[in-house]
Amino acid sequence: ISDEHYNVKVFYTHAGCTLVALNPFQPIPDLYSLDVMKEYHCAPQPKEFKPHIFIVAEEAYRNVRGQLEPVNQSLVVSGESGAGKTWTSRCLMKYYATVAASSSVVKSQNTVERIERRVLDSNPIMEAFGNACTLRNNNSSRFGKYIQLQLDRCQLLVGASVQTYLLEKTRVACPPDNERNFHIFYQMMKGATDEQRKEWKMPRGQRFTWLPKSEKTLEEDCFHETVEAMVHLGINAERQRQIFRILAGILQLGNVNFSSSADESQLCNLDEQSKGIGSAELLCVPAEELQTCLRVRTLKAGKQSVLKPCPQAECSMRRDCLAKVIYAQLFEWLVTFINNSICADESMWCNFIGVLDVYGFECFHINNLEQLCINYANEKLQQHFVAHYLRAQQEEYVCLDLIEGSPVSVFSLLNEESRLNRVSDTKTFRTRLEKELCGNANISWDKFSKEPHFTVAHYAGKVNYQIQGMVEKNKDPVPPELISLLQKSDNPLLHQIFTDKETENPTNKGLSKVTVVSKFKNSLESLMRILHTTTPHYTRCIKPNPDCKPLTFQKEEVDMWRLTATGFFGKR
Ligand SMILES: Nc1ncnc2c1ncn2[C@@H]1O[C@H](COP(=O)(O)OP(=O)(O)OP(=O)(O)O)[C@@H](O)[C@H]1O
Repeated sequence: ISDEHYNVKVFYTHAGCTLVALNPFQPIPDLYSLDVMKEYHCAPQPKEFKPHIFIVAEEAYRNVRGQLEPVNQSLVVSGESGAGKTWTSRCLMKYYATVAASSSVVKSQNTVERIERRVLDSNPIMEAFGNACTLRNNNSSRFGKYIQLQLDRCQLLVGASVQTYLLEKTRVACPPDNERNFHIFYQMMKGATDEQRKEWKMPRGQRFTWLPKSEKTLEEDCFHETVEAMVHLGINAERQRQIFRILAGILQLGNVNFSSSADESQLCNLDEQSKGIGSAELLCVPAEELQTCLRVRTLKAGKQSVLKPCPQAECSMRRDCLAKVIYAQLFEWLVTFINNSICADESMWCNFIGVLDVYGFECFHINNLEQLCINYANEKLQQHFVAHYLRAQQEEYVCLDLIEGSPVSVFSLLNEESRLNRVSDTKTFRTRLEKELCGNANISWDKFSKEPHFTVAHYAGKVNYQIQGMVEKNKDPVPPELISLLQKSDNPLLHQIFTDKETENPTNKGLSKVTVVSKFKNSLESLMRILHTTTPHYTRCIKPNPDCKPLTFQKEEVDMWRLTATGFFGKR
């Protein structure tokens, strides 16, 4: 496909009940200015104006009070990676923070903050910790999010709450080739003061295995903006210090390598000069215990425990697992903190407008559990869309039934396999899937393929899912020794996030016993329950060229744009 320059000056169009947004990949002067917001907000009939995201925003806003009974609204923003979902969500939040600004103020560290400011300040923090530069987008969200903007009786914004989905935590320890780790690490590397560098064991020029492409500078690498937002949200200096020490500890952990010892019954050798001591210091855990945890497995046999040295590959896996579990829990803590800081008291608000920014449908060369979950979420939303807008008979959703149904589905079989206390055999599992699910027309197998996989016919196309590693990913096991170690940390935050986890769940399901798909299915179901009680508005973002070039529109995309502009909305 050749690149062609099209002179596109219109970036929004209506396609039936959906607003389609074309990403210009360049700031367009005056497209989102305060004056433009006010114009749409004050217009007697905003719909008569040029198509714009503010029409959707204003319509939802007016809809809340439109009927006899107020109705909550949701704005569903979809599209592939880099299409502009995060941008659009931010735009919607800014719109309400402007047109629905209340006079409520909250106290934060001796300063008085307006609530809208706080709500907007949650964005840079979540993006610093949850976004990364990928091949498809320099600022790609590696999690899904649903933000509820809370309105009082006078329809003023008085608070908000955030729910996140499926953070891609593997990136912390295994950033994909030619991509980066989460922004926050680079922000620290670039923005630290000399004193901080010393404290974080991060001298200039230091190389970290887990920080590829650190020579590249992005506009997202803005450390002081993140810190400023933290201050506004009430994360005090001491807490910040604890957070950054944890992150620095993770980076040090990435530089720890293992080599096999000659005798298998002996511990693997620690390669790195500091032998993980730097990491232990920063995570405030005893160095020796860290070294043991990474290299020794405790096997329980009745009341007795047997210690077994781990082979090299397992040591590395344990190291990665430690980093992932710390990062994921830290992210969760941050989201809870943000919620406590921006959520209004229940008595203060009566309606909400929800903004849903979910990852679009994914189909890569190799797809695994992550893509299965993402595409499952897209199937759910598609079902919601069809049911709501096309008022179609609730046609049977064979594909959803295949993925999540009962008694047998891909998820149920995955869960069953994950609960068995043994290493899953890929070929056996594939045979089991085939035997149990062969009656469903939406699943197929390529008998001649070397890699065991299954193919699902989704509404948006067929996707091959690799079976290798899927069960392990679903189990997402965390060795209990690692959790015990972290509970001993003298870093109050690290200690807290791992101690709360274990005590809050008396059935002792702990961190590892709920499978990934069960957890995701539950959170998605509660999201769908909320969506069903609201009036939805769909916005579809389009990425007009794969290289994120400003104002460059490939023929194929422009044709699609023209088609949508004339009212056709296909299945893309
Ligand atoms: N309306 C717009 N005007 C100017 N630039 C935009 C607009 N929408 C998006 N962009 C640019 O495109 C980039 C990608 O957009 P964004 O990060 O919102 O994509 P996304 O759909 O959220 O992707 P991902 O799924 O990877 O998170 C942004 O960083 C921004 O530079």
